[in-house]
Amino acid sequence: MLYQWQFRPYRRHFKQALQTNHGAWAVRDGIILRLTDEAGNVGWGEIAPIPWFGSETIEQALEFCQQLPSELSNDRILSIPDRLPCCQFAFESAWEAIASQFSRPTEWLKQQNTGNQDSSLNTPHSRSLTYSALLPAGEAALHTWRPLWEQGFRTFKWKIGVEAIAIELEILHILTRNLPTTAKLRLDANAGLSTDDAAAWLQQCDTITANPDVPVTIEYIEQPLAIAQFQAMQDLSQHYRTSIALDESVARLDQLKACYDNGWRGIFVIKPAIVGSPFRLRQFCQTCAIDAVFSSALETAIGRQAGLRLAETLGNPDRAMGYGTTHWFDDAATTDFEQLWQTF
Ligand SMILES: O=C(O)CCC(=O)c1ccccc1C(=O)O
Ligand SMILES: [Mg+2]
Repeated sequence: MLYQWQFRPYRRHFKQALQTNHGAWAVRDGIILRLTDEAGNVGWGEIAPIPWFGSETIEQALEFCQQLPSELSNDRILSIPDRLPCCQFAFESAWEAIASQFSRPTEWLKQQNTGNQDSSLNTPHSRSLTYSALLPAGEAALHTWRPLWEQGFRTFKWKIGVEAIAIELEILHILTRNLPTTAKLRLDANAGLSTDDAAAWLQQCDTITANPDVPVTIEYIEQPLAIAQFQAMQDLSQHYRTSIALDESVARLDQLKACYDNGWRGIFVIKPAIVGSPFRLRQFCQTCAIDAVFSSALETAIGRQAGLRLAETLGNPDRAMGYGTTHWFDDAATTDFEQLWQTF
């Protein structure tokens, strides 16, 4: 089988910049792929790099696209080098979308029908799955969660390590007392804490969890320390009751495997758009039963749909998916990809 393909680079501004420990991120640059087989079936893919997360850059991805022939074989699509994980994800997703035009609900999707979410937030395939809403960093979180709660979100993620720890701990105090009792809260440090500050955060979270007057659940702290501090994160995970999730540490599939081989049995955050080959990700997750939370790379609806397909089958169904990000930009949940393509 041979495929014709086209690509279009795009640039979109977020409604507001995403503040993380790395600073402000305001513009998403990516590339949309349109793959067509000999019968005229179309598959879509998206290259959505985040270089500060360990992926290739947009320039490297563009260079790769420009040197590819306009006709691609299966082999060509399945042999994209590991140094281009976002390209692997995009080409394989588009290829797979054609191969599985008539998609299949997964086992546990059939069993579950207990989502507590407004169904308009969900894709048809994931009616029962829940989403975690991404809150802005700092004080803005205090007035942002409520409209999201009203839309049906029950899990929230708040970026930490952006302002001074004393200020953020004070905001945490207010946030955990304001949130409804059935809410869950995730804290994401984006690898930006010192070991002392990470310990202080975990201690504070343990204290909140132990306080019966604050029934909010703190689900985990995401990537408290730098990637190089793997052992320190292992040690912290033994010393505190609050769970730790690895994110930056497991950005690419080789990193994910290495952390698993080195004994990590906590939570793994997987960003499909960054991780690389969906085929090999599936193989890994089906062999090693990991506690996986799938998460958005703030891609368009095209990468989002491909990511959600993996999340539905490979993610831990007891945890909300990190795809409650559609309020960060326009058009984030459209299903008319032809029309979206025309805008690029
Ligand atoms: O995981 C989520 O809930 C939302 C996505 C998210 O937080 C994110 C989005 C883009 C880049 C990095 C991150 C992150 O998890 O650190
Ligand atoms: Mg994260």
